[in-house]
Amino acid sequence: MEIVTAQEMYDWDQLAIQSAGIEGKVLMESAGREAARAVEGKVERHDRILVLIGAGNNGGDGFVLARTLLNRGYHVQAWQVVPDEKISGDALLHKEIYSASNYPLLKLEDWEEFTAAMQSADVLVDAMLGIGANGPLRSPLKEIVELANQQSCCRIAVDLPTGVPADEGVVDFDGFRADHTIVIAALKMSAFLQHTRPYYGEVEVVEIGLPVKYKNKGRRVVWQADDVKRTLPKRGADSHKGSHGRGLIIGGSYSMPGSIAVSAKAALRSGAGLVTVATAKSAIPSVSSYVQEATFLPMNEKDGAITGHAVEDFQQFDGVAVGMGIGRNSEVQELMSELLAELNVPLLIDADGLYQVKELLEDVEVRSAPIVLTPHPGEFAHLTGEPISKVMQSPFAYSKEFACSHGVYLVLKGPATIITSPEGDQRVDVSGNAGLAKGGTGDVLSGILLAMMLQSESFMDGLCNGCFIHGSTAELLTEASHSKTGLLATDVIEGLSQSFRIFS
Ligand SMILES: NC(=O)C1=CN([C@@H]2O[C@H](COP(=O)(O)OP(=O)(O)OC[C@H]3O[C@@H](n4cnc5c(N)ncnc54)[C@H](OP(=O)(O)O)[C@@H]3O)[C@@H](O)[C@H]2O)[C@@H](O)CC1
Ligand SMILES: [K+]
Repeated sequence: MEIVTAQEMYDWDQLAIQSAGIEGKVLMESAGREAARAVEGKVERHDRILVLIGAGNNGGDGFVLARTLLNRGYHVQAWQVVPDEKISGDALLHKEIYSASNYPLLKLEDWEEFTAAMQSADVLVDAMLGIGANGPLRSPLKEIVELANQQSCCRIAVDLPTGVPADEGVVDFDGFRADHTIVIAALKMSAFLQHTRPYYGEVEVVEIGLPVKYKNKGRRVVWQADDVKRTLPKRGADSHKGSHGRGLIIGGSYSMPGSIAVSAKAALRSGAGLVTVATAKSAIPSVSSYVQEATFLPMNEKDGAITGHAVEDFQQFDGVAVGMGIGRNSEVQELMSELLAELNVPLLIDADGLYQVKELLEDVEVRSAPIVLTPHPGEFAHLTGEPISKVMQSPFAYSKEFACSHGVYLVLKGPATIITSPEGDQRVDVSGNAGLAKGGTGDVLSGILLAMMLQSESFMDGLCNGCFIHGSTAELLTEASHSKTGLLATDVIEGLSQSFRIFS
C-alpha cells in the first residue's frame, strides 16, 4: 500500500485525469461514495450525522458523502462552513447535484445555531480540508476545529483531519482530532509520524478507481501481512542446517550477557541454521545456559568487556550482528573499525555498536558488503548529529538522506518502523504494540533480522519481514495470553514459532 506526499497524490490524480481520461468529478463521486460507505460501517442507523463542508475538493467529497448518506436514509445535516463564492470547479458541480437532489444545505451564518447543531450531533464528519492545507488554520476553520474537538461525539475525517499537514516536517498546526480517518486512495505520510499520527484515530483507506499503472512506483509502501506471506523464505524438505546460514553475534559482557543471549535465541527461533556467539569469556556460562543451541567464540576481556580482535575467525560466517551489550570502550571502537575494514560479509550493527559507528561513517561508506543499521530514534539522532525532535519530525527524509549518502540499509525503529534501502526505497512496518516498549526487545529484533539476512534473497524483504514478525508476535501474544504490561523480550522469542506458522 502506497504512502504519498500531497504533491505525489496530486501527480497521481493528474496522470489519471490526463492519461487515463478519468475526469476529476468522477474521482470525486467515487471518493465521496466510498467515504460514505466507510462512514456507514462506523455509525448507527439512528445517529445524527453532521457533515462539515469546506471550499476545496475535500469539501466536494463532503457534498457527495452527504448526498449518498441521505439517499440511504441516514439523518444527515450538511453544513457549508465557507462562503458560496469560495466553492468552484468539481466541488461546485457536486454542490449543485446535492442541491438538485432537494436536500437542504445549511450555511454557517449564525455561530450560536451552528454550535447548537454541533452539540446535538452524534457524529461529526470533517470534509473541510484535505491535502490542500496551506499554513496554519484560518478562520472560521480554526474555530470550528476547536469547537469540534470539544464535543464528546464520534469524529470522522475524510482523507486527512482538517489542519493536519499531509507531509512531514510541519509541526505548528491545529488539527481536527479524529476517531477515524477515511483516507482517499493512498496513505499520506503524516499518518506515520509521531506528532501527526494521533490526530488520525483509526485509519481506513478507500479505493476510488485511480489506475494503479500511474501510481508512485511503489518506492514508499506499507509492508503488510500479504507481503510477508509472499516473500518469507520457505524451508525446503531437503534442506540442512548449512542451507539456512551460519550467523555470528558479537557482543555482550560479564555484566550484560542477556542482550546477546536473547539475540542468539531469537536468531535460532527465526530459522538461522547455525548461530555462534562471540563474547567475553566470563559471559559464556550465563549466555549458554539460556541458549544451548549456540556455539561460542570466547573473546579476550577487560573488566568483563570484550577487548579481543579476532576478525580472521569471523570470515567463515554468512552474516554478522554486532553491538548488543558490547559496551562503549575504545577497544570496542577498534574492533568495529576492523570489522568494517576487513570482514567481507553482511553486517548488522545495533545498540552500542551504533554509538561507535558514528565515528566510522567513512569506513561504512567504502565497505562493499551490505551494512544494516538498526537505530531507535535516540540512536539515529546521535548518528545524524541532529536533535531527536528534528529527526522525528521528518523521519522519511532523514532516513533516506542517511541511507543513500552512507550506502546502508537503515531500520529506524518506532511504532512505525521505517526501513530504507541504500537506493532510497522505503517501507513502513506498523506491527507491534506498547508491550514491546521494554528492554531486550531491540536485541530480539536484531537476532530475527540476522536470521532473515541469512535466509532471504532480497535484503529489503528480509528486513521488512523480520520487523513484521517481531511486531506481529507481540500482537499475537497480547491478544491470546499476555498483557502489554507483562510482556517480556523472552516471551516474544517463545512466540516466534507461532508467528512463523502463520506467515510462512
Ligand atoms: N487527489 C485525488 O486523487 C482526489 C482528491 N480528492 C479530494 O480533494 C482533496 C484535495 O482538494 P484540494 O486540492 O482542493 O484541497 P483541499 O484540501 O480541499 O483544500 C483547499 C481549500 O482549503 C483552503 N485552505 C487551505 N489551507 C487553509 C488553511 N490553512 N486554513 C483555511 N483554509 C485553507 C483553500 O482556501 P484558499 O487558500 O484557496 O483560500 C481551499 O479552498 C483531497 O484531500 C481529497 O479529499 C477527491 O475529491 C478526488 C480524488
Ligand atoms: K478533512
